[in-house]
Amino acid sequence: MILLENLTKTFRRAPVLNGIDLAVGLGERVALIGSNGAGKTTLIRCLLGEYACEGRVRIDGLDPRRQRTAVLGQIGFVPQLPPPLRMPVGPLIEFSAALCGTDPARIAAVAGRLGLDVAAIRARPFVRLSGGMKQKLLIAIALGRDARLLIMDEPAANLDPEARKIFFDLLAERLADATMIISSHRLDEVSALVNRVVEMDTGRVVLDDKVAEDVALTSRLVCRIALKRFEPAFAKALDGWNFAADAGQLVWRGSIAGADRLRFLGILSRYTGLVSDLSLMES
Ligand SMILES: Nc1ncnc2c1ncn2[C@@H]1O[C@H](COP(=O)(O)OP(=O)(O)OP(=O)(O)O)[C@@H](O)[C@H]1O
Repeated sequence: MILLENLTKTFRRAPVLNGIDLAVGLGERVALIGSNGAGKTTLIRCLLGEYACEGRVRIDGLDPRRQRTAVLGQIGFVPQLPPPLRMPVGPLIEFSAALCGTDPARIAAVAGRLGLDVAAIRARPFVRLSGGMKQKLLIAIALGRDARLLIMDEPAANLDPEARKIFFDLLAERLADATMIISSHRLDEVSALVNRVVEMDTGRVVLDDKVAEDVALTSRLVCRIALKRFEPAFAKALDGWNFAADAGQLVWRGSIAGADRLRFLGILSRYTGLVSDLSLMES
């Protein structure tokens, strides 16, 4: 579906993307992670045809620079920073709906699930909304339509925890019919949703891993961890996961949701040197 070959982008002679090769197939859900300035947003802008770049970019065989309308017609996009639009919310929803052939009511319904009552703010200019309200509306515009490709650049950054949870529920409803690219600083935030992790660093892909989907997101995993010695920081870290320890606090037992496994292993990775035995099995 997405094909990047030797994608290279330079800003004033400074290379920002250094020859990226990447193929993303139908049904893949990619977490695009990396530190500030790694090149995630630039890569996304190249995918959307906003930047001229060297190398090859194809979406379903189409060139996003030359066939922009056709390419954008397939993409639901949530930008990292909201555009400074003066248009009031009501007309903005109608305009966006007409542009991508959807019903404005679908957009309003998604906004409503995120806790944004669009009827109450119809006349307010988009630019005057709060950061979180703008983000919710942009998400509603991207998800309130049939898009085979969802590209989201730090989509949850401005959302409160409740809206963040609903947002991930909304994405989970699209797992069967959409290819997704979600950029984030934090893998744990998107780990439950993705089946592939691509990490960027200084304009290069430094890690490209599949996430095994053998574990159902709704399952529970029974976990036993044996430690070489007692460590209070480890005990504190496991406290929030409702794990219980034996008398010497060297063997810990508990269970975690399948959807949380990457987040859990991420926490455990900080204590790798302490762990003498680990088992994680579906119950
Ligand atoms: N329009 C631009 N002109 C000049 N340099 C730019 C431009 N856009 C991005 N850059 C530079 O390109 C590099 C990559 O930026 P980019 O925004 O793609 O990174 P990112 O991985 O999305 O970072 P963040 O997580 O902070 O959003 C940075 O060094 C940035 O300063």
